[in-house]
Amino acid sequence: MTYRFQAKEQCFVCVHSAAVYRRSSEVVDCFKMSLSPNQIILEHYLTGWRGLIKFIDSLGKLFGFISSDALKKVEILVRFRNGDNGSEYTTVQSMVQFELQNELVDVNKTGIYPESGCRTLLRLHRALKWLELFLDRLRTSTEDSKTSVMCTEAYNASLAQHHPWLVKKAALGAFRFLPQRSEFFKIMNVGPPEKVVAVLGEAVVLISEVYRITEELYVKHNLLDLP
Ligand SMILES: CCCCCCCC/C=C\CCCCCCCC(=O)N[C@@H](COP(=O)(O)O)[C@H](O)/C=C/CCCCCCCCCCCCC
Repeated sequence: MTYRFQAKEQCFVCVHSAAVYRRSSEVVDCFKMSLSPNQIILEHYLTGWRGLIKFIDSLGKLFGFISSDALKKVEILVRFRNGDNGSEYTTVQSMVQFELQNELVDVNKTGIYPESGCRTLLRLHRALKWLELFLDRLRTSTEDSKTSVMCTEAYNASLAQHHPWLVKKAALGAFRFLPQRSEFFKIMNVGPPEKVVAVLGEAVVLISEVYRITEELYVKHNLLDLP
């Protein structure tokens, strides 16, 4: 097993035979590194998201519409970071300040900036709440708990309120095909169930902190309903 360094969005990818996958503890580390301490460093935040996307990809084609939407959003933000104003996209805080000061955000209705950084990150931010709720359910679940039920409950309590009927229908349909809890634990690739539960505990704390800081920033600038 070897570790390969990817230069663009700095990250280590674990290479095993032909398969490329990421340990979920590495994903957790990315979110940990993104906290600085009351700002969110975009580079690590986006690397964490890339890890989550790899995870969804490993669940099969049925979940492809979810991972491709998340990937599209990550790529929009990576493009900003690699663009002429890249230095303004170092943290979520600097991005918000830059885009608002330069009127680069469609605040009330979609107009000339349908893919602003603020709007794009808001979609990922909302999905982080789902992730926090889902991972917390997974952490406290028992052997016979159903991942589809945990996922549906977390979705209905968070992301669902932001999705139109058709997206909800597709998401709820896909959840029925989630692997069982034991399989899920294996895919997480961190070791025995006790270790998985520990990693999940750490993940929930970190993700809720990243969520809290972003939420406060978006509330302060009245950005929670960007179209
Ligand atoms: C510690 C490691 C364990 C990780 C295990 C979980 C890995 C999955 C992580 C995150 C997946 C969620 C990504 C969803 C992004 C959705 C963003 C969004 O809301 N997009 C909609 C709005 O965008 P705009 O149209 O306004 O541009 C878009 O309409 C949505 C399209 C696709 C459907 C999204 C369904 C979301 C379901 C969330 C649950 C994912 C379940 C994955 C299985 C574990």
